Amino acid sequence: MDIATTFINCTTRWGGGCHPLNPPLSGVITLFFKPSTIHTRSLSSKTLSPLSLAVLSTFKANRFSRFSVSATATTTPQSEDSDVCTKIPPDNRIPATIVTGFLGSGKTTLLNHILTADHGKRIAMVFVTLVDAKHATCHLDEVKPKGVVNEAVEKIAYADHIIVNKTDLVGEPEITSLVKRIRNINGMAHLKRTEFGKVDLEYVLGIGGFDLERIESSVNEEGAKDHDHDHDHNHDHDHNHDHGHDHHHHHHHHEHDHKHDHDHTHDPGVSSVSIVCEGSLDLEKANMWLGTLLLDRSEDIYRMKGRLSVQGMDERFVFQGVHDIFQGLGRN
Ligand SMILES: Nc1nc2c(ncn2[C@@H]2O[C@H](COP(=O)(O)OP(=O)(O)OP(=O)(O)O)[C@@H](O)[C@H]2O)c(=O)[nH]1
Repeated sequence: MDIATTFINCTTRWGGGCHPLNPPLSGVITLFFKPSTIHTRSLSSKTLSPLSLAVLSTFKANRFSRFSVSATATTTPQSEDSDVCTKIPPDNRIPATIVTGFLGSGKTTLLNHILTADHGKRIAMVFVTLVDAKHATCHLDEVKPKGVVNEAVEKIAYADHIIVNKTDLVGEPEITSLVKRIRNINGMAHLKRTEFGKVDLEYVLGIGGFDLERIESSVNEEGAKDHDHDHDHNHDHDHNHDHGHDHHHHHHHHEHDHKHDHDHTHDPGVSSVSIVCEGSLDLEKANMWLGTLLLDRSEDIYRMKGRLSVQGMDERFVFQGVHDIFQGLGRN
């Protein structure tokens, strides 16, 4: 089907109504793309990591910000007659699971599954790494400049639990090859394949900690394979690694018994553009522009989300996409 036609006519609903688009805005589009390949009228743009979507995606931030938090504080029960000396202090630690993943890999879909499933748990913070079975390989293949980390590789390397999602969109040979690739980066993580994030909840909730040394060496090995880039290792210093991009949610600071420094920069080839216009759009022109953009450049567009006011339409048109996969609908 012609994308230019599907743009306005598409009636697909977001899965489970999971994309609350409020507060109402009109004519807002956010794209994450390789800036060198798209020439567009951008009212504001800044360089971001492809994992930083939540910063700009105000559309869903109200309900599913990048880190969804609630608590399952576990308090150890104590008998009434326990002696003071034998009392075990209450364990007030809050179990936390972290869900990460590339743009559009299915984090929200997974969270929806967790939040709507009947598991009897009071959900804690939810976090795990999702891999988009259809698009991950091209992101893993991207060769970065020296010293620039490949975000997709890094996310896989850091994961304890990996969910290869969207397996419905590719064949078994592609999945097998992707899993092999993932295993080369991180042979220790648990791995499951899913469609629409439908994974056993025990798999994503209540997971233990991770092994930072393993992660660091996987990231470094994968980077060295591609373009012989080194990180300086100095095992007598604090381990700080600073990520050279200008937003706050992807920052690590770790300290260990033995420590090392390294600085690396996230991919400057990935940027975001927000287009905000007042008034209503001409349907035909909007169709043509977005349709042509997707036909020509979908490979470079990691993620797009938008809300449009179209002349003659009472409803607002909201849409989102991952590369060439595009969904939209009219909303009051
Ligand atoms: N075919 C298919 N589509 C999926 C699957 N999982 C998620 N999707 C779709 O992929 C799109 C992106 O899913 P989200 O859950 O919003 O992804 P996300 O990782 O939260 O995206 P960001 O907003 O970029 O962080 C949506 O249109 C989902 O319906 C899947 O297993 N198969």
